[in-house]
Amino acid sequence: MNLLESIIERAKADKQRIVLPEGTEERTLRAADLILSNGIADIILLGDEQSIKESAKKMGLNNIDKATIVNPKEHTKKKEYTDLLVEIRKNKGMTFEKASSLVEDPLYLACLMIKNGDADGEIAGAQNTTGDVLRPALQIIKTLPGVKVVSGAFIMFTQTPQYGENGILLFADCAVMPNPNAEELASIAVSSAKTMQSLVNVEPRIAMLSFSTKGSADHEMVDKVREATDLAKKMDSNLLIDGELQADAALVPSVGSSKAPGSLIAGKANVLVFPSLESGNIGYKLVQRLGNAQAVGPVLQGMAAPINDLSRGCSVEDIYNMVAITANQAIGLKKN
Ligand SMILES: CC(C)(COP(=O)(O)OP(=O)(O)OC[C@H]1O[C@@H](n2cnc3c(N)ncnc32)[C@H](O)[C@@H]1OP(=O)(O)O)[C@@H](O)C(=O)NCCC(=O)NCCS
Ligand SMILES: CC(=O)OP(=O)(O)O
Repeated sequence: MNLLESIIERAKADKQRIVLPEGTEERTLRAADLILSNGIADIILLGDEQSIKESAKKMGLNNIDKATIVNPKEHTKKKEYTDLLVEIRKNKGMTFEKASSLVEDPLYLACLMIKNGDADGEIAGAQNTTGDVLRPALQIIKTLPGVKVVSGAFIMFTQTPQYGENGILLFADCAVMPNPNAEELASIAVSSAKTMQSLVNVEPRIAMLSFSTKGSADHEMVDKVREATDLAKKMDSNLLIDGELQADAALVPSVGSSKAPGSLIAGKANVLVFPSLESGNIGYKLVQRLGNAQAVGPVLQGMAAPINDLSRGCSVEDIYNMVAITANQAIGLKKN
C-alpha cells in the first residue's frame, strides 16, 4: 500500500467531519462526491442547498445527498457562533454587528464550527486565496500550545526515487510566512519534522536551505539560516538537522560529501526548509510543474485544529487527498 492509500485507509477507519466552505465550487463538489462514495469522511458543505443540489444533479453526482449542507446566510447556530466570535476577538475590537456579518462568510463559519466542536477539520482554497483562507483560521483557531508560527508544507511525490525517502520529500514553508526571522524559521523546521513523522511516518532528516553551503558565501541571509539551524537544535535536541546547505548538497550524496564533508544530512535530506516563502512557493511549483511531481498540500502545520489550504490550481484528486490528510491530522490531534 502506498503512502496516500494508507492515509486514506486511516481516514476511513475513524471517520471525521470535514467542512468544505467552497461548497458550490465544481472541483470541490466532485471531490466531496468521491469522498462520500468511498466513505472517507463525513462532509459538511457550506452554501445554498438548492444550488448545491442542482449543480450536483447536473454533474451526475449521486452521493452529495449524504453530505450535510449548511447555508451560511440562514443557519440555526448563527447567534451562538456570533457570540463565540465576539468572545474570541473582543480584545481586537470585534463588535456584535461585525461578527454577525462575518459568520455569514463561509471561511469564518467553517472555523467557528470547528472551534465550537461541530466539525473536526476544514479544507478550502480552490477558489479563495491562501491569505483569505488563513486569516480566519489564525484569528479563531490559532496555534497549538507552545507553537508561535503556522506554516505550510507540501508532501512532494517526485519522479526521482534516488532522493529523499524513495522520491518523497517534505518542502516548507511554501504557503504562509513571507519573510521568517531566524526564530520563526527554526520553528518551521521543528513543525516540518513533526509533519514528516506523523504523515509520512519516516524519520525526518532536515536540510536548512540557502544559496551557500557551510560558509561558501557570506551574507546576512546565510547568517539567518545558520542561526535558525542552531535555534532548531535547541528547540528539539533530537532533530536530525543541518544547515546552511544548498539544494544540491542537501540531496545528492556526492555533492553533499564534497561540499559538506561529515554532515549527517547532506546528500540524505528528506525535509527541505526554504529560507523564505518566495523560495519555498516558487520551488515547489517548479518541481511540481517542470519535474512532474505530485504536490500534496499545503498542509498547515502548527495550527490548533486541522485547517488546510489548496492551490487554486488544484485538481479534484488534490482536494480528495487533502480531505484524507485533514482527517488524519484530526485523528492525530484527538489522540494527543
Ligand atoms: C498569513 C497572512 C494571511 C497573515 O497576514 P495578515 O492578514 O496581514 O494578518 P495579520 O498579520 O494582521 O495577522 C492576523 C493574525 O494572525 C496571526 N498570524 C499571522 N501570521 C501568523 C503565522 N504565520 N503564525 C501564527 N499566527 C500568525 C497574527 O498574530 C494575528 O493574530 P491576532 O489578530 O490574534 O493578533 C499573510 O502573512 C499572508 O498573506 N501570507 C502569504 C500567504 C500567501 O499568499 N501564500 C502564497 C500562496 S500559498
Ligand atoms: C499554495 C499556493 O501557492 O496557492 P495558490 O496557487 O492558490 O496561490
